Amino acid sequence: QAPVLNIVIGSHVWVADKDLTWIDGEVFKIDGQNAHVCTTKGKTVTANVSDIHPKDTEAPPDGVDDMTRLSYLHEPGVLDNLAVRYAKNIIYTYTGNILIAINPFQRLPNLVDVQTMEKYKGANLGDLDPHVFAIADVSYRQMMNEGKSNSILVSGESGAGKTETTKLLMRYLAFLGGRSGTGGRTVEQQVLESNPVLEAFGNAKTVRNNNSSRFGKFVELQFDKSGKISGAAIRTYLLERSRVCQTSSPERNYHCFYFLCSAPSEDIKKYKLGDPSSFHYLNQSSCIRVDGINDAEEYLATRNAMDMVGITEEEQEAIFRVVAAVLHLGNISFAKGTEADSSVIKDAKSRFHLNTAGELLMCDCEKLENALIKREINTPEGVITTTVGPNSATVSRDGFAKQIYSRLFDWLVNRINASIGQDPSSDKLIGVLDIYGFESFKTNSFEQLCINFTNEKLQQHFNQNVFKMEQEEYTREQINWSYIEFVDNQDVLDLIEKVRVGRCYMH
Ligand SMILES: Nc1ncnc2c1ncn2[C@@H]1O[C@H](COP(=O)(O)OP(=O)(O)OP(=O)(O)O)[C@@H](O)[C@H]1O
Repeated sequence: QAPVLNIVIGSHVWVADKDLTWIDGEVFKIDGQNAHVCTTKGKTVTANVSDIHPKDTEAPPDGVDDMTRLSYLHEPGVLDNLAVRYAKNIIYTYTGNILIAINPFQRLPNLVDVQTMEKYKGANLGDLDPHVFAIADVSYRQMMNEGKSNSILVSGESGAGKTETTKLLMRYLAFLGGRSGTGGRTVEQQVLESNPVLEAFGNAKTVRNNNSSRFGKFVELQFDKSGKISGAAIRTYLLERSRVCQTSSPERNYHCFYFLCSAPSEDIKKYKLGDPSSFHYLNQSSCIRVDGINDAEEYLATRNAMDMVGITEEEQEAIFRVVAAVLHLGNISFAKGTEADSSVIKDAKSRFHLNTAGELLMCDCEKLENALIKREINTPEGVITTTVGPNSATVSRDGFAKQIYSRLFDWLVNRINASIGQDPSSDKLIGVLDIYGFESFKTNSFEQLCINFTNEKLQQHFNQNVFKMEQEEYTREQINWSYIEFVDNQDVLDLIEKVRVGRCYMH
């Protein structure tokens, strides 16, 4: 616990600042509860003594590589330490055995090359500079020495660098447990090569990140007795389905739609595609192209990555037929029918898209039309078919598009897993969890509730392991220690987990 310090005239302190978050300065006057601070930027600020924090004037100029070594472990101290290091391109810092990684937004020289991997192999945590490889190394060594499976959790807000960090972890684990010289593609190669496929179908440009993963991912690497990777499984969670039908500027839909619209002309002809701006599911946002993403090249790269993970040419054709069908579905509009609460396909253009979607999905176009403009209701007396108005037909269309897209995504993940192969005899594994961070928008949907609840569960797991269990051990062993205050979020979990769900019947 940080010692409670007396703030006196001459104290060096941190005070809140609306632009810089925290600014440092020196107290020159105190009246009652108010401290007057002259900041290093030359401003004079007055703040309540309880809102200002002491600054360590003897902190090393390069910061400390483990936050537990800070004299004052408060927010401005932590942020300043990270900022000082970041300014010197040092992006990794420990807090005990947790690694904090800051997104460098550039490839830093020698940070992740093979020589660096060699350096971290077998080194004790803390002997070398903080690094994501050190974390992977510890989990691997522990697994080998104690026979215990391990999981590495990568969390942070959107754009923080989780996916890139996950890829580095996988690369390092592949380096430690890879099989050199085996014929064909190894498990670890296939896992790494599955990334571009998953990213094409599950990533999109968002406000915060041009390549934002819109799904959670748990990669499980299975190891044999000698510590070599013998199998792997990728599990994905909660693909953001709403994005398939709804996007707003400056975001985009899933990458694969734009990639396919930039495919070579024979594919464009085959799938009856055109410019992305001619499709409703893409043109709700004015953002069609993204700096740094060449959709035509990415289409070919995705096809290539699919070859690598063993997805056959025929399967690839079927995958892109579904992608194109989703775009055509989105262009079907409905008009009011002659009877009340009924609808018809609006015009010839919509009919063309309906027929094309039907052809691509290899289904009967009339049945597809009926599925959109009619509704079947199961009653005790049997099935009743009614017509629906244009608004309901549009909802059905979007629901159908979302459903087939998310099923396509799940199918892809299963297909990749089948191709990589599992090792049923493996009893040791390392899992890497790359999960959505906490999200809070102006309007929050059920998806955000699930994401935030998951984050609360993970926080509780962290609290359990870092605070509760440690402190219980100190008490058990009668070690003299001072209690560390932490915010226990158990109440939040109880609120959701223990709530009695009432049933609601619709009549
Ligand atoms: N270690 C790194 N080195 C270089 N660039 C990086 C690194 N980490 C992240 N970046 C850059 O930042 C971008 C965003 O990172 P990333 O996609 O990993 O974020 P994320 O936390 O997974 O975001 P989201 O939750 O939106 O998926 C990357 O596309 C890359 O340009």
